[in-house]
Amino acid sequence: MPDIATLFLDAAPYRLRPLLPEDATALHNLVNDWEVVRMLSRLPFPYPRDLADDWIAATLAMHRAKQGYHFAILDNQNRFMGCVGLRVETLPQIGRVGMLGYWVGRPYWKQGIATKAATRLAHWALANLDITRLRATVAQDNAASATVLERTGFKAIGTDRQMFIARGTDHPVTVYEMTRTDINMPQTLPATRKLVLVSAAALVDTEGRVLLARRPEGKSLAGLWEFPGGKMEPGESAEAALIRELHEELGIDVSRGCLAPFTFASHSYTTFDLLMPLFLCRRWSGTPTGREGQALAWVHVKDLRDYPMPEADLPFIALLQETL
Ligand SMILES: Nc1nc2c([nH]c(=O)n2[C@@H]2O[C@H](COP(=O)(O)OP(=O)(O)OP(=O)(O)O)[C@@H](O)[C@H]2O)c(=O)[nH]1
Ligand SMILES: [Mg+2]
Repeated sequence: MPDIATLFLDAAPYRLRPLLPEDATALHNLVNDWEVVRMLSRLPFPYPRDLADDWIAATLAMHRAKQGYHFAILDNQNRFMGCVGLRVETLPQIGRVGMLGYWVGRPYWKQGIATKAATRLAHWALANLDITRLRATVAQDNAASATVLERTGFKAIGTDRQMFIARGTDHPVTVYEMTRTDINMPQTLPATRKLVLVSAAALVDTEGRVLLARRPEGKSLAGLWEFPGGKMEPGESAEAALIRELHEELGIDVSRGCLAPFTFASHSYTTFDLLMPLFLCRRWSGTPTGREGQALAWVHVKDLRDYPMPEADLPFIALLQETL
């Protein structure tokens, strides 16, 4: 995970960067607006100038403690337009959840800025943080914000009531959630359904641990843990594809004789059918490293369920636990 102080997220044509003390004046000018504050549950109105400094200091402390990630939304001239952020909370039964929130100053409304910023933060958080899902709540008289969440990939899961400090009363809200399977990647969706052939390996070390790789941001199912491998090219055998992928993704060399067929996955995703042989491999040369920026983990088979995986991989877990 990159150091928070240098964490800039590109949300072209906008940019997200951690809040800085010098943002306080611009932040205060935009947020001290009844039309903005009345939609934010935790903010008072009027919004005192000192609170802007306190809030920015609090976000920096949350960043350092890995409890929250709050960003300024900037335009291409570094003009401050609003904020987007999340707090990590642990909920009973559900586990660690990123609670997402955002606001945009009134001069910047109706330009799709909140959607771009929320989408970028949501994709980054699901790909990089140890959370099971994102959650957000929207006042039921805030249709614009509901549209932002729906465009980002959130789904409404229920209703609740929440205290809105500026309104001095509680108010009905819609609760939304987004998981890793809700990440919209419209530009990569095929027009027609197709069969995708993928070859993957369970690399097993001398202690019987298996190597998992975390799908990086920008790929489908980003943030889920998978077995290294990739798509077979036309005319390529499963073994040849896997040897190539293990070299490209992990920088290791494997010979054909070290790939033992283990099992396969056959799974229907919404837009394609996946057929994926899984090989066991105990010998390779080189040290596996995430050459595409992906995180790696050597995992004892008894702990495999602690790592969220693509649906297609779930049947592998019990088989590996019986075998290794
Ligand atoms: N490598 C791998 N892919 C998996 C697993 N489980 C699973 O559903 N898949 C799916 O299989 C497809 C293979 O994707 P990939 O992104 O690894 O393919 P690739 O390495 O060739 O990458 P690229 O197409 O981005 O260049 C993806 O749709 C992925 O979601 C798994 O355990 N390992
Ligand atoms: Mg791959």
